[in-house]
Order: sequence, then structure tokens, then C-alpha cells
Amino acid sequence: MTASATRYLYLARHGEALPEQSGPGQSGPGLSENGRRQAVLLGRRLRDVPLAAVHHGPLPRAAQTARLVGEQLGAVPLRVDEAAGDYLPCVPGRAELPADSADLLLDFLGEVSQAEREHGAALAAEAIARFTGPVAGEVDRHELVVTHAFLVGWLVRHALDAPDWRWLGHNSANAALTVIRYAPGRPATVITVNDQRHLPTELRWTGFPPEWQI
Ligand SMILES: O=C(O)[C@@H](CO)OP(=O)(O)O
Repeated sequence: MTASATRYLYLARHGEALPEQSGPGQSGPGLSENGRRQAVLLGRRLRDVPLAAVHHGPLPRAAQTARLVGEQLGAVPLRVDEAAGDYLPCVPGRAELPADSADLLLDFLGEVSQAEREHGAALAAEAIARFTGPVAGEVDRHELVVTHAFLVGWLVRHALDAPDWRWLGHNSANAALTVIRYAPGRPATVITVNDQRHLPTELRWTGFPPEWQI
């Protein structure tokens, strides 16, 4: 029988970004000053974790966060990965959604093209294949994925075996940590969600609607 070991998946939404500038060819904003501070503090928080790699999405806000985190970690490789990017992991139809929240959720999703659906679904499946489950071999593995709000929701949903649509309604604060443990022979454990103890009060809960900040 092939040996398998435990994976610890650390998920972080990028640091606070500058306001969006839309337009053709825009790859989205980079980090604000707050976002840079959050990223450095996230890196310091993770210094003692034996991370094997930092995976990050290709957009500037995720790439900059990963670079600033990486500077605090020493020799941990940074790997850009489209599966860690910003996309819609699953676009449910009305029939899959609870009747009392379907209107709100469908409004939030807005118009989504067929191409966007297929692209998101393919990347969401890749993210599950690449980042979840126990690892081969005998050595436990710790990995960080610096990503966007939607993928954190998607992987928490997956860990809890919740229906595909249920990534909706999950949000992440900027530079907050969510950690999932995948041990052989056990269901995945969501160890922590939106952990921000590495951030001072004034840098917590950015990226969250005010009424969600507790
Ligand atoms: O656009 C958003 O609301 C989210 C989606 O994942 O992205 P980000 O985490 O980059 O803000």
C-alpha cells in the first residue's frame, strides 16, 4: 500500500487592494499600504510553519501579497498557479439554491457567460486536485495558497462536503488565515477560518462588509 501523510492547507485572501480600475487589459489593482502591511504580518505569522511552497494567483494583488509573505519566510518557493486565481468556481441554477436566498445569490452572480462558467468550473476542479487531500509519502506537508475570496469559500465548502453552490455566502477578510487539515483516513478538518490574530485591530476585517465585522 502506498504511504500517505497529512496535508495542512493554509489559505489566505490577498491583502487589501487599491480601488478597482476597470478597463480593457486591466489585471486589477495592486495592494494598498494597509494591504502591504497585512501581507508582511501574515508572513511573520507563518515564519515558524514548515511551508513547502507558497502558491498564488496570477493577479497583482495576490502576487504582491505572496511576494511580501515570501520575504518573511526565507527560502520557500513561490509558485504562480491559475487554479489559485480569481474565478467563479461554480455557477448554480435557481433549482439548486434555497428558495429564500435564490434571488439574492443569483443577483450577486449577475450575468455569467458560458465560457466563464466552464473556465471557472475547470479551475475549481484543478484547485481541488492540486491543493486538497492527504499527500503521497510519509512526510506531512504544509502549503500556503494566497488567493481570492471565492476560492477560500470553495475549498471550505469542499472540506465540509457542502453542496457545490455553498461557496456563496462565505467571505474572507484580507490576509486572514483559513487552515484545513487533510489526514489519511479522516474527514477534512477546517481548523480555523478568518484567523486574524497576526493583524492589529486597525488592519482586521478589511474586505468584509461592515455588518459582517464582529
Ligand atoms: O472580487 C471579489 O469580490 C473577490 C472574489 O474572489 O476577489 P478578491 O478576493 O480579489 O477581492
